[in-house]
Amino acid sequence: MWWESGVRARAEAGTWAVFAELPKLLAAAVRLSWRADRGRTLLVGIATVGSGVLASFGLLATRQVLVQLFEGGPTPQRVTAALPALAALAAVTGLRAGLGIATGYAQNGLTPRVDREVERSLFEVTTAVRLDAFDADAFADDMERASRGTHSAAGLVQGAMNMLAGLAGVLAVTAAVIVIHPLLLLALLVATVPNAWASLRAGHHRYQTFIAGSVRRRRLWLLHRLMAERDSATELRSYDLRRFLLDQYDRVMGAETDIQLALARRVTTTTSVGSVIGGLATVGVYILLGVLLLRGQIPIAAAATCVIAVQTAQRSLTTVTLQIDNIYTEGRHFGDYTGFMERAAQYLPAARDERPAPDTLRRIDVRSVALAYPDRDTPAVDDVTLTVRAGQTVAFVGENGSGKTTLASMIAGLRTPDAGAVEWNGRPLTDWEPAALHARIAVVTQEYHKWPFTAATNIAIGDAAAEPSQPRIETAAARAAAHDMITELPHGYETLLDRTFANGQDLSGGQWQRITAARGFLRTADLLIMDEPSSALDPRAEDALFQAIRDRQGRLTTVLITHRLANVRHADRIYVMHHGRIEEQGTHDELMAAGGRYSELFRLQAAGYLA
Ligand SMILES: Nc1ncnc2c1ncn2[C@@H]1O[C@H](COP(=O)(O)OP(=O)(O)OP(=O)(O)O)[C@@H](O)[C@H]1O
Repeated sequence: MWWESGVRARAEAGTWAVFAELPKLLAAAVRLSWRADRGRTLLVGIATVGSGVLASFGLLATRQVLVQLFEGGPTPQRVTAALPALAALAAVTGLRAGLGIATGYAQNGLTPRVDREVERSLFEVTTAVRLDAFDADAFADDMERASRGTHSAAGLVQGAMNMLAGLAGVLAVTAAVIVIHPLLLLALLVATVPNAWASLRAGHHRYQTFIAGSVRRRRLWLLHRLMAERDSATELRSYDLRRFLLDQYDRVMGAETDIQLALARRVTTTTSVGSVIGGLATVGVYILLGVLLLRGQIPIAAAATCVIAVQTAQRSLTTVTLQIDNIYTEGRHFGDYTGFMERAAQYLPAARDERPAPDTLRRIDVRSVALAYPDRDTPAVDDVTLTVRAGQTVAFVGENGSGKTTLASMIAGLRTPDAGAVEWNGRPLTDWEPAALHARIAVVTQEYHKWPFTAATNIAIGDAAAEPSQPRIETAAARAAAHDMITELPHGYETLLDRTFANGQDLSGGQWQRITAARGFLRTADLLIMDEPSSALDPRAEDALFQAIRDRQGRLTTVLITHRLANVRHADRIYVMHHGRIEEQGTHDELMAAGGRYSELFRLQAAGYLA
């Protein structure tokens, strides 16, 4: 599954590939953090470097303390001599602890800021891309992956910072060891590398096992849902599926447990091998130190400091290796996000703010427009030309798939034609300022969305910029035959229309459709486009809705799409579409007299009632 792509990439990548990618990922993390909060990023950077430098000083101070303690002479005298170095060590330790607190404070503040920065940028793009982006191959998938990627941003930044802190620790110890005795550097490497290698290998095993169990985990997840969700609860009981599902769970979970145990054995073996090699290497280092001591090549204090250095370096390296896997997987997901942001840019409308706002609608001219959806051989709309004058009600009718919705969406400015143009008062729609243009057009779509807000807000979003008053909302609801239905809800207009929240309610299909129509009526839009607004309405609600549409006639412009042909009799002009083209046009009487497709469809529908 795509949401496992980061883990899959890690499972398939060799160690060198992971290392090769790290600098790029670290740079991305630092850039991201910088964009989210410069102050905190600087603080973490300074604290990390400072902590590393202090770690070096700490080791040197430790050596100094040991030098004084191992000197000849009475103990009180030696302790007194060691006091300045001890004080320095205490100061360094205190300062490092302070820097640790500062880093923690800065990192905690960074995480939500990075989350917000990344998510906000994503939503800026997803809400602005043109509608045709959603027709493009894999765009929706791409967007979902990007959304997963936003959650990885904070993880990437945290991981990068922790890793840099670990690296600073390793470098600090290395620097101190070189100052004490260059040969000890070799000892340090020998004692730390085997464990680091084992830790990376164990991580690799874990990722491989995780990926191999992808299908099994999906099945488990499905079983969880089937056994514990409301949707399946009724059939589970009526067919007595309890034992059947529990057996399936036992089987899948049994396999999962075996695999986890096998993984535990593999990981233990790898880490044990690493520990044994690391342990032997450490013994070797101690022998080397002993030989150097016996030959008088290093003082005893330096040897003891080296022992401490080895332990410190091992701890820091463990942090580094743990973070490498983390950064790599999170970085992969974050790559989905950055990739999407680059690809989505081609769908963003051009920023041409100098465009004028359109004036009150006088006429709409559709000039030879055509539009083909991606991967479709035939155009959905093909060479359509028509004119709608202000105050007219025009209807698009025709069989399923004939291109009515596509044509209406081009008139609404939601889709751009591949050829031809739609003009508002003689100028192409693209010449007008988009927000001002959309403010003059209201669209009631066939595939309306059930917004998870209150009934009042569901209508109010028809004119969100104006924050409509309650009386305006109720007037719009009344025109769509929704007012009485809403007042009967448990909390009236304040009823939350989402079952997933406490006290939330759901509505029937027809009730939702009334609310959607009310949203369209809320604004006195110059142009109202209604696409199948009555498909789920009962006869009384349908009659009220079409009465409200007729009320606009002569004053405001309406484009109506419907299969209920009785409702288009009053339209000033009816366009009959077939295979993307206008096949007939005229008033109801003209089309009936012509005896073409419209009259055939009308008679067919009327026959059902007459019979
Ligand atoms: N997003 C899309 N991607 C690909 N093809 C599409 C898309 N939307 C519509 N189509 C195709 O374009 C053609 C016209 O569709 P459109 O929705 O405009 O028809 P319609 O006349 O409104 O149909 P209906 O009466 O069923 O609502 C159809 O062949 C349809 O399959």
